[in-house]
Amino acid sequence: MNLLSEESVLNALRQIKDPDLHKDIVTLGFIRDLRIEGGEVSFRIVLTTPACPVKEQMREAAIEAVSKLPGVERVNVTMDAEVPRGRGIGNRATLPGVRNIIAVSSGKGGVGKSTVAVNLAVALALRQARVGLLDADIYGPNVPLMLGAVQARPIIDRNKLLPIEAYGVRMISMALIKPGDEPMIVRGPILHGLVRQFLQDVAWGELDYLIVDMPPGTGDVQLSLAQLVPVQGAVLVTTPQEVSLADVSRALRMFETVAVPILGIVENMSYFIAPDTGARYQIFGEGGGRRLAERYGVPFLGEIPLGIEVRESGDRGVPVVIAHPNSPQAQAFKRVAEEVARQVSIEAMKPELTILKTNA
Ligand SMILES: Nc1ncnc2c1ncn2[C@@H]1O[C@H](COP(=O)(O)OP(=O)(O)OP(=O)(O)O)[C@@H](O)[C@H]1O
Repeated sequence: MNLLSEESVLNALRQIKDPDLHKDIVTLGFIRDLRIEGGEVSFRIVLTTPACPVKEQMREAAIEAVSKLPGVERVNVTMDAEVPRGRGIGNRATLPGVRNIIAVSSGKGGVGKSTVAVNLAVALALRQARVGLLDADIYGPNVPLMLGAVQARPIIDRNKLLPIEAYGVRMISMALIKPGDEPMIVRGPILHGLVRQFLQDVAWGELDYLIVDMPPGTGDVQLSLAQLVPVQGAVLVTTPQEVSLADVSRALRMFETVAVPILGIVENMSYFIAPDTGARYQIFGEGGGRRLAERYGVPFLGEIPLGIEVRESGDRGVPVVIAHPNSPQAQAFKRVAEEVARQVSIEAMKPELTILKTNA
């Protein structure tokens, strides 16, 4: 007699909890396509992020739990990911096909915000996520340069602008539409229209993440973005010596005012590793980003070391995660990408009740 039933397999799998979502993987709906054929049990585990750091542990735990059941001879587990759709906020129209919009922002200029946005986007695409990158830094759009796509010109198809594809990322930038060195001088209402067009008149297609490289500081573009679409969260980039706490706290407050959750703080240019000796130098001091995160009670997403490769790769149009995938900088960007994806899924899976509370 075969004692194996779907119910017993699911019960065994209920022992496994998602460490971030604090529920078991059956309740969370992660188990799909469960099949029992004789002593062979097969199923898929569908996680909420393609860059899940505990993926392997979860697979092993699942195999172990099910193998213990009487009658089980073989367990086949396929790991998969389905990024949850971020919640809509108020009456802001969602972009069809775009699951999560993530703003990459900074308190002040020059901290490496665009470098972080580009490497974050490419690192997520390397994990098979469908990623878009909107360069909304209208005054200094340098994303195309960093992606080696300055010469590209987007074409219009059925009234929509087709994004340029680079390193698996679909990208649009003001620099592609209005090339040249003259600065953009635009006032609030026109800016609002531009941001709206970048969102709605671009054929983004199906995206797990749309990363938006914001202009530095707090201004009209930030407000427009938050008013036009539900932004799943903001990533704030700082340097360790970002002395101006005021800038950072202004940025945090602004996102709070427009009901955009803070996914966390990334500290860029954290330390320098001498390529010849491997010695580590804390050029700008230590731990500033982490302290800021603690102070404001938001997640710390990681630190990116300074490295000549980062700047050179940026200038050459090949992001460091592609050009030097094993460098400490690339590894750090990949860890930050995992952490961002993790925070996005935590935000997206938060119970409705908390959402109502934040909106109240
Ligand atoms: N970790 C790093 N190591 C070395 N160079 C870096 C690092 N991060 C950024 N840079 C370099 O610093 C410069 C500024 O970076 P980036 O353009 O990304 O900053 P930003 O904050 O987006 O600037 P802006 O505010 O002007 O838009 C670039 O030349 C970039 O290559």
